[in-house]
Amino acid sequence: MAIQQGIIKFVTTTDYFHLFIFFTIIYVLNFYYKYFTRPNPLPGPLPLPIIGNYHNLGSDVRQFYIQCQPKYGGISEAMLGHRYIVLSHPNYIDKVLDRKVFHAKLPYSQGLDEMGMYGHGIVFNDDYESWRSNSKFFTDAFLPQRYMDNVVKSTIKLYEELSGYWQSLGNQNTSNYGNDNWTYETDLAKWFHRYTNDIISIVITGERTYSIASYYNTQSRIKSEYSDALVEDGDKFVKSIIQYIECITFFSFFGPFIRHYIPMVKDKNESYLKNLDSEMRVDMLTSLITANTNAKDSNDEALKLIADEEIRGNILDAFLGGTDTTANLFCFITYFICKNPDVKQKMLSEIDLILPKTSDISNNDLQKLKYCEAIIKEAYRMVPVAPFAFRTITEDCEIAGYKWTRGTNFLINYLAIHGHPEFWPDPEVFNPDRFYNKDQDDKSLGDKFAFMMFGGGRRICPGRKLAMTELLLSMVLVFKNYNIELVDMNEPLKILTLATTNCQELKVKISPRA
Ligand code: HEM
Repeated sequence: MAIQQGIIKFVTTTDYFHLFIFFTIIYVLNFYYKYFTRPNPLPGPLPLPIIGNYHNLGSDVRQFYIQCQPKYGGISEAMLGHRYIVLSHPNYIDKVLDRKVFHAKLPYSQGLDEMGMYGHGIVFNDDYESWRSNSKFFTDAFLPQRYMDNVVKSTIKLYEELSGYWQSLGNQNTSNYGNDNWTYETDLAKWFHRYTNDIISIVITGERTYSIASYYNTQSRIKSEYSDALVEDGDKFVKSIIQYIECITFFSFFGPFIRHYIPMVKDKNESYLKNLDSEMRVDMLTSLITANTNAKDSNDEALKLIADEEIRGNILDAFLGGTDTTANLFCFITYFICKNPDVKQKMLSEIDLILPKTSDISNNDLQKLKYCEAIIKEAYRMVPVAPFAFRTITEDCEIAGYKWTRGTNFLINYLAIHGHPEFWPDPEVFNPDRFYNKDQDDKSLGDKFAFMMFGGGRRICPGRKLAMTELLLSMVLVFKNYNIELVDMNEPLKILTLATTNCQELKVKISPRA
């Protein structure tokens, strides 16, 4: 003890500084030694110690990934907490999306564990047995045909409510008072996030979040017919879901060292944790779970076997997977329709032909709207709401001519794949005809992996049928009844790409269609 204290006495501040420099040099040399001797070196930006390639993502993550293909080719790499092999060519993704193999989504993430998301539900659950039992919850709820008829009925009811709010707000605008030809200027993204949230809630729990009504109350002098107690939390809940997604990106990609010690990141980390403890944990999710658990108590054996923690994980996954994606895509569809009057005309003609009246719409009718479907796909190709997917392979594989050992991390770069000029002539042009009356095997559609709206393999989106039904039905109801125009035709889309691509605002003018 005395010897140790003696040594500490003799060590000066300069010595500590030299020691710090010494260990930093060792760390940097070791970092670059490992980097330059890595297996299968690929092109990609040079990583920096500690921060890897995060600085290359800059403020525009979307541009970074779009540029990966022209700059580095179909297979490249980036250091984002871990080494990721970036696949930007359709021919390289079949093995990572192989239906026969259950690949993990991400390497273990302490951040997601801190958030309480790792290993629960299905999105961040890489334990096969637990994922399989939880994914049954989704396949049972969202895939059978009979549920789709229920989705159609619920969506029509919610649309009618939404439409009533628009009319009320249009009429409250003094210049339109009492006039049927009202015009209402609003942010469509706000309405659609609330609308899809209410739909998901009613489909999975049978209960409503009343988030459309809640948003209406924030915009209107007249209040909705629902009691304050019912609508109070709806808008807050949608905001918290949007923030949750931001939070997931942050916690899954920044390692504990960066989150806890790098000044700017540390502040963000603390503010997210504070929000997770307060506003994000609104009682809404808990009451939906309670209602859902009680409803299933009596006779659903499969659900009885799922622990409450897993039910919470599944319901949260459904909200996270189904609120933002569908709402954002509807905004992108609206944007492209407004920018392309010929497409709008062709769409309206199809809707008027197949569904002359909007009463008694069935899911079968919706499936006949092939041009509307082509618009959805083309809008998604232009702006993929899920811009990339991740896989950590659970067995050795050969991909793009290289041998990879299990545990290697891959990033499927849909942003580059959906705009790959080899597969998509004039990729920057919005042209729904690319998808119109073409079946999946049509050669002109390029490789089957060149367009992946709902991902693929075992972890394909379980909400795909629900999403397509919601989108087709919303297109019919909104565009058949309303003229929607962009407030500023020259303004580019306001988007932010994190884990998903979010429509931050879409200012439109809404007026009844004569
Ligand atoms: C237009 C709407 C939608 C799009 C574009 C979309 C897209 C996707 C994609 C690409 C994946 C695969 C991600 C991967 O490979 O890792 C996925 C997974 C998932 N989606 Fe969707 N989705 C949509 C709507 C929905 C809806 C409505 C739900 C509601 C239940 C949902 C729930 C999920 C879940 C839970 C997963 C995780 C599956 C797993 O990891 O096993 N999605 N989605």
